[in-house]
This record gives sequence, structure tokens and C-alpha cells, in this order.
Amino acid sequence: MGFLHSYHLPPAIIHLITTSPTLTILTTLLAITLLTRALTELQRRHALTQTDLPLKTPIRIPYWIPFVGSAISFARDVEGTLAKDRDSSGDGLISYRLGPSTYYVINMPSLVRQVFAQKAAVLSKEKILYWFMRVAFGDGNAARTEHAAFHESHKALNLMLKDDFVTEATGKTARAVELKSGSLVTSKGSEQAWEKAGGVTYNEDGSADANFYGLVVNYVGQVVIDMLYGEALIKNNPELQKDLWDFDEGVHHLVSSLGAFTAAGRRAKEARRALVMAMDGWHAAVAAVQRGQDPGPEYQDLDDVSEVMRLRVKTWVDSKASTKLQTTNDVSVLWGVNVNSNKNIFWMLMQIYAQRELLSDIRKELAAYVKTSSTGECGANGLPKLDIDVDGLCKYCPLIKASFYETMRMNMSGLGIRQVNKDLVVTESAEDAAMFGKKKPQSYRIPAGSSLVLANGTMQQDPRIFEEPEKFRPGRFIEGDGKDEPVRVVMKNLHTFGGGLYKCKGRYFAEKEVLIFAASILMMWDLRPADGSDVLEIPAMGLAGASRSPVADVRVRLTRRYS
Ligand code: HEM
Repeated sequence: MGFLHSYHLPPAIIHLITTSPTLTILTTLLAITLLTRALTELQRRHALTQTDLPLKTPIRIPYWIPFVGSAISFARDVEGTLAKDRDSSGDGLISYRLGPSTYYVINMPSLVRQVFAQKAAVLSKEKILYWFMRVAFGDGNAARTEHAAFHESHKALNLMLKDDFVTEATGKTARAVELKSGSLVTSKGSEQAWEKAGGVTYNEDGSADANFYGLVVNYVGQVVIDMLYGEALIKNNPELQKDLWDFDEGVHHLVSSLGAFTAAGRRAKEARRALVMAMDGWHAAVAAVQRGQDPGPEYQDLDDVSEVMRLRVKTWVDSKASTKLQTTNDVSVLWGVNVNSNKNIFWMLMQIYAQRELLSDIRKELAAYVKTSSTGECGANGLPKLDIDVDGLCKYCPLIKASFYETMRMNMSGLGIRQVNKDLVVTESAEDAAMFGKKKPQSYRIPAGSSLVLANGTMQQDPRIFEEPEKFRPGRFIEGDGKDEPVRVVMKNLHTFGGGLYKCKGRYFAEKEVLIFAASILMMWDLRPADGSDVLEIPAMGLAGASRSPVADVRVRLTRRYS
């Protein structure tokens, strides 16, 4: 303690410090906290004055604790924090300190477009993907260490963007839905797997009650998983979808490292283990067939596996990928294929059934393209069959398509994260600057080594970008009056499929898929609350992060429109 004496501190303070080290530590921490807050506030005020500079220092959101930065506010409420700080800055870009890194958050459409236009040498997602594969899918860093094999299999997914895949996948899905939509709910004794998952009970008048979220996501999952992986995958793993949705419920916990401490996290880990085993067995069987060997008794019939999934298996084998890499990646694709489409179909149906006028208008536009079989042919279980004209549905039914976009705008969140590999300057457009009430557009330099975040969910709820964002208004995506200008449905500033190099590879199929499922259910079924009340309440949404689940499922009564 000799050094303290040489600075001639008052004897009382020296006494306190030497007799109470705990108090000293606490006081020092308090001083550091106050100083950090004061310094970061000064930085913010300095940046706020730069309203006339063409190149502005991004506003750094002040924080209290060094090395922690704004992490606590983010853990509490990501979207609330982003929206509050965006509004107090008035800028299209703000920055945060989170742990050892600096994050630049984009809140303006013109800046988003510039991000999507960058090459991988400038902005990439590699490290984020490696991190996500490790924490969410437990790949033990396989994607990082076997990056060549990882990238080859990732490239094989490009096939999903090709016309051949979209036509095959859409056609198969439509044909399956034509037969199965009448069996969304059946009757006691002939329950389908999705009815069990949806807790369906049957009423004397022929209607049935169901947990609608569970029913819809499992029904869509069954059709699409069968279409991509072949029917044998679910047949041999009847719990596959239960595991998939258990994993989905807890994936937030895995990502936030709470996984080991919460029941949802532990359930998600257990489900992930089962999914890995299922994908291992399926892969081994498909690979055996490709080598000309017997796939074993469980997988005798693999003729219905889609081309894209066959190619993925071949790519894994050719690149000598480890089982860990193959299985964890195959689980991630299985999840990605289902998590967004299936949930959006649920939310979209809830919104449309809840608004009678919208429901009636949508049924009118669908009538020519989605109808009961003209030949009187029956579907599964002798129940009515539909004829779906996919081309007509996707081209000439603007209201249902716009309802899909509006559903994604309201339901999806998620942050698009990129690592910055080279310094980058982005510039606000004059239009966006005016929309944010700025005197003039400004540019920002984002330094290499930092991370860039697209605040999609926050932008989708920004009233300057989407007027009255809390209202479900599909019309906001429809352009043209059909007289002077043709009617077009345009996503405008909505980027729920991501963008640039990493844009969703399933997007062409997904758009058609969602319309096929939603249209067929809307035409085949009436829906109201199971308690007999008149108003269908939209359930509250769960945690942010890609597509959300409802906080609690909603019990509905389904009545067949055709028999
Ligand atoms: C409403 C439905 C869907 C939405 C909103 C959606 C959205 C997304 C988003 C936001 C990404 C990440 C993009 C980025 O990082 O910038 C993504 C990636 C991907 N999606 Fe989708 N998706 C949907 C359905 C599907 C379907 C049905 C499939 C497959 C059949 C699919 C296959 C993929 C694949 C393979 C990737 C990885 C792309 C890559 O890393 O290069 N998606 N999707």
C-alpha cells in the first residue's frame, strides 16, 4: 500500500481503503461505470452535432459497463432496444458495443440495399454461420474445420433456385395438397399424424376442434418433408416432427447459452440428438443406394427422394464429410425448410379467418383457381379433393399473395448479421433521409473487423417505412389499379427472404408453397373459435428470432365446406 501514501491521500480515505478492501473495489467499480457512461454519452453528443457533415461518425449508443456494453439491454429486449435507440438517434445507422465487438445496426431501406449489393470479400456470413452451427446444431466446429466440404454441400442447395426444382417441388406439393386438404381433420378412428399433434377432438355435428398451430405446422411439415426426403424418413422416425418443433421451441435457449439451465433448452438438445440420428440413418440409406448397395430393410423404397436431396447426399460422400458435419447440417436444412413457411401459413390463416371481409374477398379471387374436383374424384379417405391451378393462383390472386407478404412483415423478425471484411462506406438516399426528417443524406464508414446488423424486425414495424405497422393491411403491397396499370404485388422494402449472396434459396418454392397450403385450407374449411364465440383472437407472438411461434396455441373449430 506504500504507493497510496506517496500521493498524499487524506488519512481517512487511506484508513478506509486499507481496512475495507470490498468497499474499495465497489467504489472503484462504481467510478469506472460512471466514467464509462459519461465518456460514451460525450461521444454520442459529439456525433449528434454532425448534422451537416457528409461523412458522419455513427452514433454509439452509450453504455455503463466496459466490455459488456449494451449486451444487457439486448438480452432484455432486442427489438425494443433497437427501436428506442434508432428513434433517439434519428439516423439510418447506429452502433453498439457488445462484449469485445462493435456492431453497426442498419435501420434504413437504402442502406439495406447497399449491404445486399456487397461481395463476400467485403461482407460475409461465414463466421456467423460457423458460430450458429456450433451453438444451435452442436456441430462441434465441424463446419469450421471441414469448411471445404461444408461449402460444397451448401452450394448443392443452389439447385433449389433452378426452374426444374421449383416446378417439380411445386407440382408434387400441389398434387399432395389436392388429395390431403380435405383430411386436415378427419374423424375418430382415422386420425392422421398431424391431427394427433394438433390435439384434434371430433364433435357430433361433423366439426372438429384443434390446436391450430400444432395442426398446421405438422400438416405442412408432413407434406413437404415427404416431398423432399421421401416418405420413408417420417415413416421410420414417427417422432421426427415432434423433435423438430421441440428443437424449434428451445433453439433460442441454445443460442443464448441458457440451454443447459432451462427445460426448453434441455428438451431442444434431446430433440436435436434424435434428429441427428434420424438424418444419419436416412443419409446412410440414400448413400447405400447411390453406391449400388442394399439400403437395409427400413429404407427399401427411396424412389421418391427429391433430386436436390440426392445431390446433397452425393456431395457429402464425394467430399468425405464427417458424420458430425453431415448430420448437423442436414438437421439445419430440415429445420430451415419448415420453420418459416409452416409458421407463416399458420399466422396468415389466423389473420385472414379473423377478418371476414378479407376472407370473402380472398375466396372470390381464388374461386377460379382452387376448387373442388371437377370430375368428382375423391381425395384421401374418400373425402373431397381439390383441383389447384398453381399458375393461376400465383399470378392472378393478388390479395392472398399480398396477405403472405403482410404476414411475414408482421410475424418475422430476426437480425441479418454480416462480418465486415473490408472497410465499407454506405450512404443514405435523399428520399430516406427526408423520410427520417434529416436535413441531408449522410454517409458512414464501417470499419473492417466489426459486424453489421440488418434490423429487419424493427424496420418492418417502423411507421415511416410501413404506415400503421400494427395493422394487417395486405393492400400496402399491391400496386396498379388493374385499369391503367396492371395489378402487381411487390415486396418493396420487405426483405424477409434476406438478400444478396445469402438470400433464401427456397424462396421461389416457398412463395408458391405458402399460397398452395393457405388457399386450399381457406377454400376447404371454415374456422371459428372452439368456444363458440364470434371473434377469432390472434394469439400473442413468442420470442423474436426468424419466424415466431404463438405464446400459447389457439383452440379452433373447423367445419368442412364441401362434403
Ligand atoms: C416463408 C418462407 C421462408 C422464408 C421467409 C425464408 C427466409 C429465409 C432467410 C431469411 C434466410 C437467410 C437469408 C440470409 O441470411 O440473408 C433463408 C435461408 C435459406 N432458406 Fe429460406 N425461407 C423460407 C422458406 C424456405 C423453404 C421452403 C426452403 C426450402 C425448401 C428454404 C431454404 C433455405 C435455404 C437452403 C437457405 C440457406 C441459404 C444460404 O445460406 O445460402 N427456405 N431463408
